[in-house]
Amino acid sequence: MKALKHLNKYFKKYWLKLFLGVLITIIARIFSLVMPSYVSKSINVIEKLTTNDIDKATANDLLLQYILVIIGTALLSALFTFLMRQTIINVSRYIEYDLKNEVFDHYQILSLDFYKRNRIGDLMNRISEDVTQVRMYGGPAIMYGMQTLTLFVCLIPLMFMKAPTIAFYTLVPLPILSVLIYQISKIIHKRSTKVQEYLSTLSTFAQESFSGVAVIKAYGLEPKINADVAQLATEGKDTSMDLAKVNAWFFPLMILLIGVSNIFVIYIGGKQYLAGEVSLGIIAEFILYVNMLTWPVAVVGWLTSIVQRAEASQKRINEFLEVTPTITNTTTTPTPINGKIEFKNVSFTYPDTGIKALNNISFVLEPGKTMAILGKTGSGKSTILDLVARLYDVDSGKILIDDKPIKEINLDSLRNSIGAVPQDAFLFSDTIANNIRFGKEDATQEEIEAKAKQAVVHKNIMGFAKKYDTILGERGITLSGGQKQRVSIARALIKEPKIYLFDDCLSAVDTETEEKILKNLKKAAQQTTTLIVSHRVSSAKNADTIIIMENGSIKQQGSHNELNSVNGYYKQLYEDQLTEKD
Ligand SMILES: Nc1ncnc2c1ncn2[C@@H]1O[C@H](COP(=O)(O)OP(=O)(O)OP(=O)(O)O)[C@@H](O)[C@H]1O
Repeated sequence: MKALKHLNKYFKKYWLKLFLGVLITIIARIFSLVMPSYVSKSINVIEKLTTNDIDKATANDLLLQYILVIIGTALLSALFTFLMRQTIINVSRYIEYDLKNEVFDHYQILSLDFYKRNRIGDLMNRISEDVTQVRMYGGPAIMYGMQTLTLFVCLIPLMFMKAPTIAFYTLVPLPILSVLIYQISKIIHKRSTKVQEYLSTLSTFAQESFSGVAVIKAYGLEPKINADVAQLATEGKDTSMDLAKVNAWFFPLMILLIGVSNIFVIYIGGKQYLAGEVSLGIIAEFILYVNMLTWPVAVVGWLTSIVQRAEASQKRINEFLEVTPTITNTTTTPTPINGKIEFKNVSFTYPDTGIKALNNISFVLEPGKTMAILGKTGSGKSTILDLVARLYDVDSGKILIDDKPIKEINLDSLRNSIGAVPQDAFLFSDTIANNIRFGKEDATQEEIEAKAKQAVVHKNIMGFAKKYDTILGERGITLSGGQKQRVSIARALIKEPKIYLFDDCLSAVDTETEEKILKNLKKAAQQTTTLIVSHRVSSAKNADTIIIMENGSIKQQGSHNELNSVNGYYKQLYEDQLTEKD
């Protein structure tokens, strides 16, 4: 129960609703207890009528009275049961809502390394499946727990008061039922976890097969994929059958034990009736009690397993909630950003892989200037951009923004001043306009179109039937690689930031379009410090400075003319790409 303590703050928040819910539960139970004794009374009246101890008219009056009481209390019990669900189950929904928001908000503040360490499926599972398990504790467990407790406290003394011997024999099988249900619930839990795991494997497999359908078709892999699915389906069928088998025991067992209790009532009650110790009505009353008690007793076993599951789930949720972001904001006061970037002997090793991506890097980039970063793949180019956005903190050396250590700069101010276009442009399943607007929430249609024109994607967009309202992604059309890159560029441009970080974002556009975009960028980015990572000299040659990266170090540094006048990587690349172009 240690992990579930986390929920206490929510119980405190909703204490009034919970208190009302508990009160209503007690009232609903008390009303439901009236019915059996009036059934008993009615049977006694009928018995007296048959033995002529009472006249017909009085019997009619009494029976009508009792029936009205039974109907009235049943209606009241139903009304309060409805209210009980409306309060307690609603509280559990509020708690579920709050907890999901808490987990999601926490996910948002966690640094990139957290997402590298954990699988997306796991993050999704904890916020959906695990929170659902915890909700069962916050709502149904409390509701059924209270219901059972009230029933036990009121009914068991009442039964012993009315007929102690029958009460004793009736109650004997019930704890056995509770233990059995607990054991079955445990097995059901284990097997349903297996089914859940299987379902998640199947959906991951299906998702990958659908996403990779082009590769599957190109390689003629359909028969293999079909065979894999068939095998997965067989495993799935077996696990589901295992679950169905144990599920099938649940109700027969309950019915068996109710039957045993009923036999006891009839046998012991019958004997006592013959001995004149109890009335016929008491036997009927006890049979009703047995039926009223069966579900709550079974619930005790079920509740135990719900609480165990909730505890396990909350523990998993807490594990993530306890993770602290590695990158934190050190100041709450906004820092104005001008755009000067300086790296002083910066070295950086990725903590998860231990790969040393940067080794003693130094450069200064004045505000409004452009620097191109070239070099072979894996040489550390993207890492430089990630460090400017402070997605990671450096191991040694210093990064200064406007001559101030990056750690002392307000993180929100820094990130708000950056317009980044990552290597693999990510667009949301939304309209093109909204994808661009992501860079500036209140952007007008005119602004969006102006930036799309600068990114040389406006014409493409106008070619779609719904133009800027075209939906992208799973629900809509798929853009080509180059179109995606240009929409992402428009998104960065609309932000009008102080620093642009372009990570190889023109790799999928032809050189002619590249040239147009670069020209537009030059105009748009006159006041903006720009870092362009590229594999093409054409993207780099107009930059104020170019650095050539090799194995995490700067191999060459200078302007196009400077680098082109000495033998080295840059000159070679320039000549190779010129020949390619020709
Ligand atoms: N998130 C990460 N976690 C661990 N290692 C990483 C991560 N990102 C990059 N690396 C490693 O760091 C090194 C530098 O990577 P980086 O992405 O900066 O290279 P790059 O020059 O941008 O390459 P490319 O031109 O292929 O994009 C590589 O060896 C890479 O494997």
